[in-house]
Amino acid sequence: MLKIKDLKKNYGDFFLDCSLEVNRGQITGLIGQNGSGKSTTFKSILGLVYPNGGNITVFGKDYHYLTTKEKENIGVVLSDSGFSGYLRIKDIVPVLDNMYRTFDKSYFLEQVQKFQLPLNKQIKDFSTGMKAKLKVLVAISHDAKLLILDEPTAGLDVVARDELLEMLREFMEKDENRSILISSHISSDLESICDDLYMIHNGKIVFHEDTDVLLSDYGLLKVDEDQYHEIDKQYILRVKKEPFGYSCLTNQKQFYIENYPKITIEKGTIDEVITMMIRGLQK
Ligand SMILES: Nc1ncnc2c1ncn2[C@@H]1O[C@H](COP(=O)(O)OP(=O)(O)OP(=O)(O)O)[C@@H](O)[C@H]1O
Repeated sequence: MLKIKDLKKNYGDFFLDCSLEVNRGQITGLIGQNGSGKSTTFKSILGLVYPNGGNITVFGKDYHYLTTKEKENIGVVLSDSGFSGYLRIKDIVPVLDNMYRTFDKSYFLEQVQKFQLPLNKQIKDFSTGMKAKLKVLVAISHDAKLLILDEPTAGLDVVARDELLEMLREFMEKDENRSILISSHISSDLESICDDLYMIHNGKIVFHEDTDVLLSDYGLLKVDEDQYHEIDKQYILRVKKEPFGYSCLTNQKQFYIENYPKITIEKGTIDEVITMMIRGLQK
């Protein structure tokens, strides 16, 4: 569906070097802190940023060679884009109708009603949540095959985030060939909907794993000095010094549960795993 190979982009002392793939029928998440390179990656996919190197294919082609019809198959939410604040939803309906041959006006209006978005209010007077919902609604209302969503949940409260993620789940359920690339710095958002997760840090992909594997096989060993020296370290990915001894990240939790029953092994949240991948030392 989408393949990024060795994408390079330099901005002063920032160097992006990113490879990732989004497979058909899957939701892929890109997690990264502010300034890690998420938006630069998304804009490069859409031809809005000119890369210094690498290769990006969408539906098997370079974005610039996609036909208008193929481009209509992509639904986009970018953090710094949106409709003019002076427009109202009732003004943008005919625009969308003209822009996309596949625009599903009745679905769009149904969802507008469901999310209680005002038809007659200028978008500049919408709350952050209302603006975010509208952006996602536009992206999912023209039968896109691929959604590219840069931080669609930014600035939303928990309820609004859940509603938005529910919209995406429904979008995926309707057609098994659809895919989504979604970024966030809130890992719990992505954990609940993504099939696989990439972590970007300082422009580099530092981690990629299936969400199921991450949740089932990764763990944090909490060991004292003696236990640390005793354990087999072949499945330890990262180590961090702690007041009690060491935290050790493993991707083979079961191995340590079976062989070292006395050691405390915590499941580890995705945030903890990511923090260890970034800040922990390689053993
Ligand atoms: N047009 C630009 N000119 C110069 N530097 C840029 C430009 N766009 C991005 N950068 C720099 O590239 C780096 C990555 O920015 P990017 O917007 O891709 O990060 P991000 O992960 O999307 O962050 P955020 O979550 O804050 O939006 C930052 O250091 C940023 O200052």
